[in-house]
Amino acid sequence: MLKLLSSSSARQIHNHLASPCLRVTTESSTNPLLKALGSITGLTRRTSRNPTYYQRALFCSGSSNDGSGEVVEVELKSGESGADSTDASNAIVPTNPRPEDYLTVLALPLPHRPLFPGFYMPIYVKDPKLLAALQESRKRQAPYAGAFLLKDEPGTDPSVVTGSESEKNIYDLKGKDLFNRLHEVGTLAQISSIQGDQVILIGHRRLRITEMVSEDPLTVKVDHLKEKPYNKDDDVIKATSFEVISTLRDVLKISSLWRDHVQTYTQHIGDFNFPRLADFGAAISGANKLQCQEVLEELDVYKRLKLTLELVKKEVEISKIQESIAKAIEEKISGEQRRYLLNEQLKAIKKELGLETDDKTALSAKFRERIEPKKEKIPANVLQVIEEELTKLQLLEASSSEFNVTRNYLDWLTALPWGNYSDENFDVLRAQKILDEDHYGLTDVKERILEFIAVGKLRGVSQGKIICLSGPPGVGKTSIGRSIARALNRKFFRFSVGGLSDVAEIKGHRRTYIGAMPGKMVQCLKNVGTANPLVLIDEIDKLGRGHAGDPASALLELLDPEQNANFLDHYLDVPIDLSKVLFVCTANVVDMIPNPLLDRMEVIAIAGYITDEKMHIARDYLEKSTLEACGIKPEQVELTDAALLALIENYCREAGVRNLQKHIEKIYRKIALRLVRQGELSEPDVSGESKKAEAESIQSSSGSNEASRNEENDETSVEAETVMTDQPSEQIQCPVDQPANSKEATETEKIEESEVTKAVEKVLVDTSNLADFVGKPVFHAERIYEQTPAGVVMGLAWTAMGGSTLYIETTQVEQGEGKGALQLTGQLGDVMKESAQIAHTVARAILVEKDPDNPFFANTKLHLHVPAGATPKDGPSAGCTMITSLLSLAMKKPVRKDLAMTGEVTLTGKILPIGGVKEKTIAARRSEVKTIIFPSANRRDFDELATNVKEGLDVHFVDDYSQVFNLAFGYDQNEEK
Ligand SMILES: Nc1ncnc2c1ncn2[C@@H]1O[C@H](COP(=O)(O)OP(=O)(O)OP(=O)(O)O)[C@@H](O)[C@H]1O
Repeated sequence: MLKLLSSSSARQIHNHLASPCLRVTTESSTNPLLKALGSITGLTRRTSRNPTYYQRALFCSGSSNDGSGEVVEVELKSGESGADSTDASNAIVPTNPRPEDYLTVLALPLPHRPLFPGFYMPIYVKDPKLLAALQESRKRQAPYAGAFLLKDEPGTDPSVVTGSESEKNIYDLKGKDLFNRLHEVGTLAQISSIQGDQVILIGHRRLRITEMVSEDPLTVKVDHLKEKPYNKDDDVIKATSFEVISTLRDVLKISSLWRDHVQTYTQHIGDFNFPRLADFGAAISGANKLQCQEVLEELDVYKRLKLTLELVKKEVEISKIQESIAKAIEEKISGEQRRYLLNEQLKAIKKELGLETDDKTALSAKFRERIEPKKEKIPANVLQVIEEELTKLQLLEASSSEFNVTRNYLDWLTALPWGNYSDENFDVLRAQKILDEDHYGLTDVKERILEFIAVGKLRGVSQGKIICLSGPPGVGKTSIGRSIARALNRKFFRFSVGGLSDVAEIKGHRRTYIGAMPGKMVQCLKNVGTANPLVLIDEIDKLGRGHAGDPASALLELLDPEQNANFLDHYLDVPIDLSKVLFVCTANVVDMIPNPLLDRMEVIAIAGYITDEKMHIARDYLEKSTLEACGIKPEQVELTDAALLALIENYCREAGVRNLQKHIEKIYRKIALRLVRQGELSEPDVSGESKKAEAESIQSSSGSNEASRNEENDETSVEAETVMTDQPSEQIQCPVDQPANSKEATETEKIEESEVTKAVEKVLVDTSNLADFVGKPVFHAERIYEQTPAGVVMGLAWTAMGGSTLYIETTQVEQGEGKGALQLTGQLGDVMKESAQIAHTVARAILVEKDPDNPFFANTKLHLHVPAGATPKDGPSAGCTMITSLLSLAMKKPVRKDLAMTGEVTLTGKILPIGGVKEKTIAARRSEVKTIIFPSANRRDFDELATNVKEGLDVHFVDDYSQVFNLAFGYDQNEEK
C-alpha cells in the first residue's frame, strides 16, 4: 500500500534503505493513484535517471526490512489520472537501480539449457504478450527478467532429442502450467537486445522463485540467491579449481569449438573467483540441461566445483574422440584428394604430350573416325544428324544422363553399315553347288534361288525379295535359309517372331525411354556389318497378337519392298534403306500368316520327305555331320541300309527329318561311348616289346578267344552288339559293356580281353541290334486294318506336321422302320460334321439309284467315327471317303484292298479339289497304299510331283462320285482274295 510521504518519513525510509540511488521529495502528493495505493512501507526503485522526468516507480508494500511485500508498479504520467509532473515530483524515485533490487520479474522459460551468470544466451520469445512486456520493460529502463530452465514433461528422457515438437509445446504453455514446469532456481537475466522475436539475455545472478504473481505474462516473485560462504584458502577448493582450470585448458587446446564458445557466450566474467570458475566450466561444457541445472542450483562452492570438474573431464574425453574421428576422416579425404589430384595431373601431362585428349574429345574423335571411311555413302540427312549430335555431345556435361543418351545414339548411328554391301555372287553354277552341298532334294526352293541369282546377274543388281518357306517342322526351312545366304554370299541373320507381341522389338523404342534400344532390324544391320544381308524371319505364322501396336503391321513395313527403302526405326529416327535385304520367312501353316503379309510373299511349300528321300538325307548329310560332331571316324562304324530303313520306317515316320537326325545322333553318341570304353580297356600298362609280343600271341590264338567270347556272350550279355575284327568277313559278337566287378576275371583273361577290344575297329549297327541304340520302336503304324472291313475306308488328310492317312468307320447302331439317323464322333470340326451330313444324303441317293429296294439308310441308325479321337479334325476333304464308307456298310461290301481316297463332295456328287497333294501322296505311300483316288482338279499338282514320289502308285482322278463308286466297289471279290 502507498501512503503519501512526508519529508521526514521519506527521509526515514531513505536512510533505512541506505541506498544511494534513492531520492526523496519532501512535498506531499495529491495524486489519487498514489493515494489509492495506501501506506507505503518500502520504496524499491525509481525508473528514470532524471528525477524531473520520472514516470514510474516501483513500490513494495509490507515490511521494508525483509522486502517481502507486494511489489506495485505505479505509472505517474503527467496529466494522466490527475497526476502531473508536480505531483509526480512528490513521489520517491530511486536512482541507478541494481539487479538485486528486482523482487518481481517476468519469467522466461528456457527450453534447452539454463543461463549461467556472466553468459550470453539468445532465446526466441513466441508469446506476443511476453514479448510486448519485455519490450515495455526495456523501454522503462528496467531490462531485467528471470530466466528459468523448463522441466521436461514427466516421463521423457532428457538425453533423447525429440525434435522441435517439445519446443512447440512450450510456447503453448501459459500461466500456472508454465509456472509448474519451471525449475525453481534460475538466473536474473538482463535483456540486452530484442530483435523481432529474438531476445539476447545476459545472465547476472541466481534467483529462486517463491510464488507466482500474475499469469499472463507469467510474473513471479523471486529471492536472490548467494553462494554459501566458503574459505578462499581452503586447499581442497583450491586444488579442485586448479584441476578444473587445467582440464579446461586441455579442452580449449584440443577443441576450437570451445574456444569459440568462450568468446561468444561469455560476458564480463568480472573477478574470476571460484564460483564463477565453476559456472564457466559448466556453461561451456556440452553437458545435458539437467547436469547444468544441477550446477546452477548448487550453492556450495566446493560441490559446484566438483560437479563442474566432472563435466569438463567428460568434455576432454569427448574432445579426444572428436579429434580422432576428425583425424581419420581427414586422412581418408586427403588420400582421395591426393589420388584425384594426381589423376588430374596425369591427364594434363598426357594431354600436353598429345597422348590423350579429354573424354568428350576422344569420344567425338572415335565417332568421326568410324564414319570417315563411309562418309561418302552415308545419306546427307544422316550425316547432318550425326554432326548435330556430335556438337551436342561437346556441350553436355559428361556425367549427365543426356550425355549417355547422346553417346549411345551416336554409337548406333555411326556403327550402321551405311551403303556397305557384300559382293554378291551371281554365279549360278557355284550357287547350285553350294545349295546341293547343304541339302538333298528341295528342288523347288533351289530353282527359285537360282532364278533369283540369274535375274540379279542380268540386271546387275539384286533386289530385295520376300520368300516364305512353308512346311512341317524339320524339313529344313531354317537350314535352307542359311544355305541360301551362303550361296548368295550374303551375311545371315535369323530372328524368330514366334510369340512376338511388342512392336518395339521390330521398330525400336523411342530414345526418351530409359534403356531404349533400336529394333531387331537395326540390331541386325549393326551385327552383320552389311546393308544387304539375308534375314530369316522364323515362325512368322506364330506372330503374337500385340499389346502395344500390331506386330504384323510393323513387319509389313519392314518387309514390303515398296516401304522398306525408307524404314523408320523409332530409336534411330532416320530412314534406313532395307530394299537390298533379302527376307526369307518360315512358317508351318501358311493360313496363319496375316493376309497383307502373305500377299507380299512368294510362298514355297516344302511338303516333307518320303522314305527314299529320308534315306538319302540320312546317308549323305545327317550321318556325315553327326560323325563329325561325335568325333567318330567313318571307318569305325557301319550303319546298314536295312537298319537305317528300319529307323526311318519304325521310329521316324514324320514329314521332317529332325527326329531322324536326333535318332542318328543318339546312335552315334552311344557308339562313341562304347568306343571310348573299349579304348580305355585296351590301354594295358605294358610297353614296347612286351606289348608287341603279346599282340602276336593274341593274334595267333584269336580264333579260340573269339569262340569263347561268343559262348560267354550268348549266356551273359543282354546288351550285345556286333563288332568286326581286322578281317571284315570274320564277324564276332562281343560284349561291349563289361560287368564292372567281375570277380571271376583272372589276370590273363583281362589281358586277353583288352587285346580283343583293341582289335575292334568297326561297330556295326544292324536291324538286329538297332533297338539296343534307340530302344523299342515307338511309332504305331497308321495302318490299323490289313484289309478294311465293310463300312471302313481309308482317307487321306493334311496336317501341319505333314500328311497322314485316316480311317472313316461306319457301323449300324439299330434298325427299324424310319429309324434312319447319323451319329458322329472323333472330335470333328463343324466343316467335317457338315461334310458327314452331306455324305449321308449323297450315299442315300446313290443307294436308291443303285439298289432301289434297299431301305438301309431309311431304317438304320448309323454311327460314323474317325479314329484317333484325341486329335481334333476338320475339313471337307473326307467327303468322298465318308460316302464310300456309308455305302460299303449299306451294301455290306468292303472296298478294294489298299485303296485310299480324298476329295470334297457336293450334294449332287461332284468331287471338288483338295490341298496337300504331295503330303497326302507321301502319307499314302507310307501306309503302303496302292491305289489313290484324287479329284480331277488336282491332277496338275500330282503331275508336278517327283517321279520317286509317284512311282508304283495307281492314281485315279475323278469328277463325280459315280467314278469313285466304280473304283471302290467295281472289283471282283474273289480276285482280291
Ligand atoms: N533336304 C535336306 N537335306 C539335308 N539336311 C536336311 C534337309 N532337310 C532338313 N535337313 C536337316 O534337318 C534339320 C532340321 O532342319 P530345320 O531346323 O531347318 O527345320 P525347320 O523346317 O526349320 O523346322 P522348324 O519348322 O521346326 O523350324 C537340320 O539339321 C537340317 O540340316
